[in-house]
Amino acid sequence: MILTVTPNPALDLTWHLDRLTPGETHRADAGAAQAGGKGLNVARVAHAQGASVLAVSTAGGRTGIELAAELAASGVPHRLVPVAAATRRSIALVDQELGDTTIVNERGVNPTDAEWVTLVGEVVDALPGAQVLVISGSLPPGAPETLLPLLIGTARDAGVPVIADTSGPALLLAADAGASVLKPNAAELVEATGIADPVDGARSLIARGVDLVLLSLGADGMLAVTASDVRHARLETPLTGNPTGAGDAAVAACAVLYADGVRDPETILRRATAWSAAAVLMPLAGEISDDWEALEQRLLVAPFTPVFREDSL
Ligand SMILES: O=P(O)(O)OC[C@H]1O[C@](O)(CO)[C@@H](O)[C@H]1O
Repeated sequence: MILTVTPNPALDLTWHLDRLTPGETHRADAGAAQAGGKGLNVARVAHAQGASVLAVSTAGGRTGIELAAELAASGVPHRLVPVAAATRRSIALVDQELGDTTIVNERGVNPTDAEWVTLVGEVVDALPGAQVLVISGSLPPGAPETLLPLLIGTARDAGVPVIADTSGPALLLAADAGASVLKPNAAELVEATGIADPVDGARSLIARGVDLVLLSLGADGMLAVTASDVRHARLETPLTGNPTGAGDAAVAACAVLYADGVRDPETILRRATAWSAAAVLMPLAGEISDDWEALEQRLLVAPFTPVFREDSL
């Protein structure tokens, strides 16, 4: 079973617009409201591909009620810890003409210490049935610094490898606590490590004990950085669509392979890049297109040559 934790879930609100023009009024068809936050999207994608999953998160306030109802309807197995503070919202405005998405993520409100303890307890209860633990998404401001090390350390003590997709100082905390795989994008890596070259930044995480860094480069695909190799996977012609949740699909691919015992970096890189691209073709985060196998066949995979486009940073 793939166990996912989403410390800062969101009610994802998505509108598709013909064209987004800042400062103007837009008319749109009804938007979608979906249970989101990175770990919930990971669980959603893995579940849709037939993997056994359990998604652990929190829910509070009216937004939390809506999130819980939608998650129940989705059929994704989950446990939600009730919290007093209202679940945050994330807003995605998809510009269909440009194939571009504008996102506003509320920061979220920190649960109480007692609520965090309950969340950790849910994870600890579920760990014996897990092959991999995925910790995904931001932490709300003020979240205890001990949270990630505690979750990662407990999983490792139970023999369960950890995949973490987070940002800011939490990325370094996750590396130091013993995460096996990290999936930052280039900007997150540069910000967290203070190292201007993302590949050197990824290598610095490997030096802290991480086995594999999956470095997402947007339209330029993805890198797999290990202690001995840097490999690049990309499509010759990048796809346009809704990139929200593309990184979550990459993490889902990695989690599914990890749960099956696969550790080969190139196999993981190929599947993660293909699922990520397949997510761009879908209208909402947490979904991938059925075409992912064809996309995987089309990938160009080679040792990395360092030519970054400015917009991938
Ligand atoms: O936790 P954050 O980094 O703020 O990201 C949350 C957002 O990311 C997504 O998971 C998409 O990657 C959305 O569902 C949205 O809620």
